[in-house]
Amino acid sequence: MQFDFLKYQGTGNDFIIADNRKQLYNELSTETVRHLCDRKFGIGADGLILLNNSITHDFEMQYFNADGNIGSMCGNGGRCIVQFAHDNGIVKDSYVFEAADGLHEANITQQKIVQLKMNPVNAVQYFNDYSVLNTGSPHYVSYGVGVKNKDVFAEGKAIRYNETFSKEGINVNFVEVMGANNIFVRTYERGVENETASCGTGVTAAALMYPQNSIGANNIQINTIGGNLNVTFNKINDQQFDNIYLCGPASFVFKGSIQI
Ligand SMILES: N[C@H](CCC[C@H](N)C(=O)O)C(=O)O
Repeated sequence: MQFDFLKYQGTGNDFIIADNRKQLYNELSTETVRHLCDRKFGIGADGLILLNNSITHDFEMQYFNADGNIGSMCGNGGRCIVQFAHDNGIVKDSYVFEAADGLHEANITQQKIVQLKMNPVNAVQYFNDYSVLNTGSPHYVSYGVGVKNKDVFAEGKAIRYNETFSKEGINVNFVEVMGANNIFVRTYERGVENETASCGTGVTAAALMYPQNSIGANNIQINTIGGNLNVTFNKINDQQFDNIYLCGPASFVFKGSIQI
C-alpha cells in the first residue's frame, strides 16, 4: 500500500509524520517502521509519528522509535506534530493532545516557536556524578566538561547497555554549563541507538538538573548540535518540578509517498 508522509525536524531531531485520521496506517509493523526510518534503505528519520483521532482532545500522537518499537514521550516529536497539525488543517490558538505519557498542552507563538507543556516530574534519583529522571522518557543526566569533544556514541552506549539500564534502556545526556542558565547538551538516544542532533525530553531533563537552579521559576537556554531550545519550569523541591515548557522551532522539510 501507499504510505503518504511529511518529514519534519525540531532542532535536527527528525521525524516521519503521517496523518492517520482515516486509520489507513493502524497496522504498521515494527519492520515497516524500522525500514521507513532507515537512512539508507528508507526515508530516514529518528522516529515515526502517527497523528491519530482523539475523541476528547485535538489529536493523539503515536510515537515509534527508529528501531520500530513504540516509544515513550518524544519532546521534539511533540513540538513537530503540533506544527504538523497546524500546517495540515488543525488550526487552533492552543492545542491539547494525547501522548504516551498523558495529555500535553501546546501553542505556537508569532515567532513560530512551539511551546510544549511537559508533564510534572515527581521523582529524581541523585547519584555522585549523574541523576536519573523521567520527563516522559527515561533519562540519565551527567554534568561535566569537554562535552563538545566527547565520544557520545561510545560512552552513551556503554551506559545505556550497562547492567542497570540494559533491560529498559535509557537516554544518556552529557551536559556542560556554558554560562548563567545556559547549557550545552548532547544525547545518546535509546531506540535510535545513536547520538541525535537534539532530544527534547533529554534537554528538559538536563535543564531540570541545572546545578544552580532555584526553588520557583527557572528559565534555561539550551544549545544542542541541532540548534537552540529553551526550557522553563517551576522547581518545588529537589524531587518535584512542574509547569515545565519545552520551547523551540519545528519545521516542515519535505513530503512524499512510499510503497510499504
Ligand atoms: N527524541 C525524543 C526522545 C524519544 C525518546 C526515545 N528515544 C526513548 O526514550 O525511547 C525527544 O525529543 O524527546
